[in-house]
This record gives sequence, C-alpha cells and structure tokens, in this order.
Amino acid sequence: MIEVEGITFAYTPGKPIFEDFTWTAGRNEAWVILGPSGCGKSTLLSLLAGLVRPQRGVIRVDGQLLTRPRPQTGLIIQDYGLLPWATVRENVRLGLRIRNFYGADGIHAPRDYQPTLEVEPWLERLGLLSVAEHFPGQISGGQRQRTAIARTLVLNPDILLMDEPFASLDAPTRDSLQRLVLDLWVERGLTLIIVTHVIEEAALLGQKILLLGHPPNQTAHVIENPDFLHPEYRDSPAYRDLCRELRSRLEAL
Ligand SMILES: Nc1ncnc2c1ncn2[C@@H]1O[C@H](COP(=O)(O)OP(=O)(O)OP(=O)(O)O)[C@@H](O)[C@H]1O
Repeated sequence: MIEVEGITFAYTPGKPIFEDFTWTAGRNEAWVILGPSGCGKSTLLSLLAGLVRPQRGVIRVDGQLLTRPRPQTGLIIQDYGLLPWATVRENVRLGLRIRNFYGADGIHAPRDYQPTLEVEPWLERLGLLSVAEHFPGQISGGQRQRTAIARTLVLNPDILLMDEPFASLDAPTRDSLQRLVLDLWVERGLTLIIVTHVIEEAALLGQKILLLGHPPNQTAHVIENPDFLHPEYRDSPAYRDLCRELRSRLEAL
C-alpha cells in the first residue's frame, strides 16, 4: 500500500508541481500515471521511489514513512539505464552484486534477502539467453528494455515503477512487452506503476489511471478500468469509450 498524504513538492520555490496532493495505491494494483509533458509524472515516480522528498506532507509504503529509496522498490527509468560497457548478463547481475556486497542490512537489501537469487532463469524468461554476452549497443531497443526489466526483477521487488517504458519501441515489440509486463504483474503479485503520456497505453495497462494536469496538481483524478485484462478488451467499445473519456478529462484539467 502506497499512501501519499498532503504532499507539496516544488523544484523552484513558489512553483509547486504538487500542492497538498493526496493519493493512495493499493497492494498488487496496476496503475498508470497519465498526463501531458511537464505535468509531473516523472516527479511523482521519483517521489514514490524515495529519490526526492516532498517539502510538506508524507509518503508511506506499507505504513512505513518513505525517507530514502527502499530496496524492495524497483525503478526502471527512461532509456533503461544500462551500463554500456557491461554485457546483458553482467547488467542483469549488477543489482545482485551490489546487494551481495552490502548484505542483508535492511537498507541496501531486505533483511530476509536470499543472496542465491538466480540470474539465469530471468534471462531465459525474458528471452535474453541468446544475447547474454552482447553489450547494450549490440542489441535492439526491446532487448535493452527486457534487460532493464530482468535486472530489476532479479531483485524480487514488491513495487515496480516504470517511466515511459515503451516509448521508443516499434509497435509489435511494444505490444509484446506490454503483454509481458502484465503477465509478470499477475505472476509476481507486484504493485505496478507505469508512467505514460499515451492515452491508448494508459487504457490498456491501467487497472486504475491517475490523471495529472498542468501544475500545481492538487487533486488525484482517478479513473477505474476493471476490464483492462480481458483478452478482447483492446477491440471492445469499452476501450474506445475509455480513450475518449481520458482525452476529454485531460483536456479539461
Ligand atoms: N530536476 C529538476 N529541476 C527543475 N525543474 C525540473 C526538474 N525536473 C523536472 N523539472 C520540471 O518539473 C516539471 C515536471 O517535470 P516532470 O519530468 O515530472 O514531468 P513529466 O510529466 O514527467 O514530463 P515528460 O512527459 O515530458 O517526461 C517540468 O516543468 C520540468 O521542467
């Protein structure tokens, strides 16, 4: 459970991106944060990741005050953040190596952390075994994104935050990765929060959709999308109606 309680956050004094903003995401829910460029989507993700702190108000995760990044939260940033000089396998192993270095101290790794977590099954699950010895510059955008996902899931996160994860992918690659992320959400019981500015993507991936508008954001506008996993959903009138509704709600914000 993620509780955002009355937060105010500004990069520049007097120009808040969020002002007395309250929002709650339940455990195992799949959320999309949708809004136009510059509305504060990435900022909210950074706040949820504990990378920046609000000037007022608090964020709690499972009842614990969020004061720094927590090891159980996985964050996949735009452009994947892979090390260009490390192979796919080394990139996927990276988080584990860092965790093993610090040990199960409850800060860098959860106290019940198992240092034997496996890299190879994730390389296989994400279709990366054949490129495991390649460097990021030698693989496709979809494979780079899969590597970033594998690197995060190896650490067994309970919350997965993704910033525009499908933005630079071609349509078939995007479709298959969207399906993969939803499968992993179901399999792993993750709380999933995906940032996008694409209305159609929000309607396909969001069990719940948080709409942000031009700052300051003061109210959490939430739209429920309970049928989003239905196999026929993409071709249904409900999907088209939701896209229309999202478009007009965004224009009104
Ligand atoms: N580190 C920073 N310092 C100052 N201003 C920032 C910083 N990061 C973002 N901003 C500003 O804060 C506002 C919100 O930015 P943010 O990146 O959260 O928006 P966004 O909705 O994710 O946009 P996009 O879809 O273009 O990525 C923008 O006006 C941006 O210019």
